[in-house]
Amino acid sequence: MSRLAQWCSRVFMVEINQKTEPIYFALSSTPSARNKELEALFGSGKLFSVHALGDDRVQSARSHAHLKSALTEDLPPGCQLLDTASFLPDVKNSLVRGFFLRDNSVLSSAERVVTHLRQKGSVCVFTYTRGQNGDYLCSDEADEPAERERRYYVTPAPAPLRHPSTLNIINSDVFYQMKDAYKVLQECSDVIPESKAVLELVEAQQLELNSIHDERFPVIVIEGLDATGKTTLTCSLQKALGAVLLKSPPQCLAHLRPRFDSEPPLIRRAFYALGNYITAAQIARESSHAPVIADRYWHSTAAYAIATAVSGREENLPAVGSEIYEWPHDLLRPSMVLLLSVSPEERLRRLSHRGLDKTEEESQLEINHLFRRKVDEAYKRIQNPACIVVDANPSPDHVLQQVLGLIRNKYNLQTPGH
Ligand SMILES: Nc1ncnc2c1ncn2[C@@H]1O[C@H](COP(=O)(O)OP(=O)(O)O)[C@@H](O)[C@H]1O
Ligand SMILES: Nc1ccn([C@H]2C[C@H](O)[C@@H](COP(=O)(O)OP(=O)(O)O)O2)c(=O)n1
Repeated sequence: MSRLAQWCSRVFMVEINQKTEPIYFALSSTPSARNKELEALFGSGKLFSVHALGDDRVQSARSHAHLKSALTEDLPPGCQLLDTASFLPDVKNSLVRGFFLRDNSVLSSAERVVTHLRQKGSVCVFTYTRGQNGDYLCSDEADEPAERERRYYVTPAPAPLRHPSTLNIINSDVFYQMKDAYKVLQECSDVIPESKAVLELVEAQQLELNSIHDERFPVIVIEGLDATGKTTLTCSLQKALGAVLLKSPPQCLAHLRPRFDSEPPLIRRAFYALGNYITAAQIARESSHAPVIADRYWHSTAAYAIATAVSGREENLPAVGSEIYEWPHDLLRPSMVLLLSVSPEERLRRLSHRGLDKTEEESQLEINHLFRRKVDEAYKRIQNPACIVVDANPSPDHVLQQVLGLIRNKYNLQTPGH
């Protein structure tokens, strides 16, 4: 079967604008009626779809990221790059990400870029043209000569029940047991030698964890978007409660973080997932003699990962109660998770006052209201334990008193010196 024929079983999703509904279509051997949405997608110029190919999941994820930067850099004026995904409707793990390249340039410049990519190999390119009857036809110019003659029609497809970008989250973006995240870093240890250091740290903590008894003091996690006041509050809580302050990712991974932040989601999220297991071992150790305050933990890992993976609007997130929001069964559960919530205006005011360098993701947060809404909503949907939302707009002392009230209510903890 030709490569193109294989893609005929799949549905394509293209998002022209993340705020609007995506366009869904399939490839078929029979023509279809004219369709306004498809006309809007195809326009009058030439169109190409490009997918990276890879032998395994690490290579595929990295090839996709490289393809994106190559296309973004080489794209001539008049051309437009659109994110696309092909999938089998409602079938888990069937999503393949790629791009559409719309060429409305006078010189058909995208063709040169695409030809160059084809020559380099490791990409799958299809060409879309307008037929005489106004149909859109798809062909694979790199296929066997006999197959090259074969054309498929582009036909509209219905929207699936589950948004396609939720299909691959489990074990690609969010990991529900340590061994799954561990395996990802094992698989990339040849291309990212730093992975070995992470795996060794996890191993060392796990060995130690076996000799630690059940926790006795409360473990309180403080969550929230950047600049919601986590650092300020966790330091105050540490003093007020005589607590031990921990972070996820833990300090021992801080020097490796920039390396993994530059990798595609599969690898980056596996790194953060493992960071939580190292922090968990530290929590288990410290909570035997004092209350523990943790600045970020699994809620952050899952909420950012889900919000990045799910494209478009908040409505595309997996529904409340989905297995995606479940806590990993092998990760130490905190006693309480508090989510600091501030208005978008107050958060921006704090960010601008701080004037520090922001991570790329945080800069994106600033301009990407949609993304921030998704992170916030994903935080709130995570279960067992769910988070308690705290209004963090008031002054630092007011927020501290509010949180101390919540903690004391539950645990009857004394403030040192009281
Ligand atoms: N309750 C608050 N009211 C006003 N400003 C605050 C408050 N809490 C923190 N800030 C200020 O906002 C900025 C971000 O706070 P920070 O604690 O570093 O947030 P995070 O750790 O969540 O990124 C800092 O400049 C801090 O001084
Ligand atoms: N436990 C954690 C902590 C952070 N992350 C990820 C989620 C986001 O991509 C970034 C946010 O971290 P960032 O450095 O911006 O946060 P702080 O400013 O340190 O509060 O890290 C995670 O996945 N798991």
